[in-house]
Amino acid sequence: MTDTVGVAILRLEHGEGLPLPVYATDGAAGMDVCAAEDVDLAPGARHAVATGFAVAIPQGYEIQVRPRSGLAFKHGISVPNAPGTIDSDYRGELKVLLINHGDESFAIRRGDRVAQLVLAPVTRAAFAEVGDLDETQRGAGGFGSTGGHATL
Ligand SMILES: O=c1ccn([C@H]2C[C@H](O)[C@@H](COP(=O)(O)OP(=O)(O)OP(=O)(O)O)O2)c(=O)[nH]1
Ligand SMILES: [Mg+2]
Repeated sequence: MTDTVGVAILRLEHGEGLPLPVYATDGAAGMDVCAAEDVDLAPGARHAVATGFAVAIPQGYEIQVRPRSGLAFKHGISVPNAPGTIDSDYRGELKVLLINHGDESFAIRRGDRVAQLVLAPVTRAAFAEVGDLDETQRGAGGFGSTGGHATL
């Protein structure tokens, strides 16, 4: 049994009758979240899908909105801002941004599980401005500097 963290959830009027986000299996990291509206997402189109609820996440945590791999693999439906960030002080409706990367229109129907929510701890940074940074093996190398592509 893993620890759980209480998260207050408020059902909005248009969320009536919908299941709350739920872990599909005992070991699931994400809770599947349903659409509260019907949307036909044309190829290339984006939409902020209503979920019909709002949350109050305890301070020190966030909720990440992540794509479902099945929708991504089968239909090209993804979350353009993945992982979407739900701040602990946000009290508006939780929305799921979706984009259709496929080549066919995709029908989202109220009650469809369109994304998954992951509750995650947040460590806040306290920046300390300095004149120099310590030296490292990597230095300023990045963006493929260590190789990894087959160069035939
Ligand atoms: O997928 C998402 C992403 C964000 N939000 C809500 C909750 C989040 O706390 C707020 C702000 O999100 P974010 O910080 O990513 O957006 P921003 O463009 O920086 O807007 P803001 O200036 O309001 O912070 O919008 C969602 O409902 N779904
Ligand atoms: Mg922001």
